[in-house]
Amino acid sequence: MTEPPFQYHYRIRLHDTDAAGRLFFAHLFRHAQDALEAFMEHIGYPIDAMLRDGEILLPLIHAEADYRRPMRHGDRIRVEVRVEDLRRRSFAIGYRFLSEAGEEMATARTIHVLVTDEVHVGEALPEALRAGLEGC
Ligand SMILES: CC(C)(COP(=O)(O)OP(=O)(O)OC[C@H]1O[C@@H](n2cnc3c(N)ncnc32)[C@H](O)[C@@H]1OP(=O)(O)O)[C@@H](O)C(=O)NCCC(=O)NCCSC(=O)c1cc(O)c2ccccc2c1O
Repeated sequence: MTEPPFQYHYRIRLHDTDAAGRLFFAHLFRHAQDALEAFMEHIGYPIDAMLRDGEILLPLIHAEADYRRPMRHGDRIRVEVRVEDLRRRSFAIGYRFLSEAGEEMATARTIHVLVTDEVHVGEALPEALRAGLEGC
């Protein structure tokens, strides 16, 4: 049986919205990153520990989003986080942003690659990280 996706909840704040009262498009990525941080903690590979450790980083090399319904101040949003692709040294994360009623408001996708410093791509994702990602 397939495990249900990891879920992250947040509420649209006033400072998230534009002059038309809708979620400003760029802020979707801030919420996607917040969901990713919660997800990484959930799989036992928290980003803050990774940054402190300093051995590897997982910068974004690609980000995309589709905006299907306007999100407004006060809306409660549930984000489903899934690993959509897992390669030797990169992985893709998919995000579904859902309303309280379960309507799909937006989707996003980010691709992360393993680097060992500013410019060098790593050889292979650490086993503990791979194992965590494989389970999702
Ligand atoms: C990351 C780079 C140094 C890589 O440069 P390089 O030229 O060496 O890369 P390659 O061309 O060899 O590609 C490596 C690997 O990635 C695949 N790939 C590359 N581009 C794409 C793409 N657009 N889409 C899909 N896949 C792509 C390529 O096929 C290779 O995979 P293989 O499996 O085939 O080997 C260099 O690209 C770089 O420095 N880029 C800038 C990165 C950046 O500034 N990003 C934005 C800020 S980082 C950020 O926001 C961030 C977010 C997080 O969630 C983090 C989490 C944890 C730690 C850090 C985070 C973080 O910094």
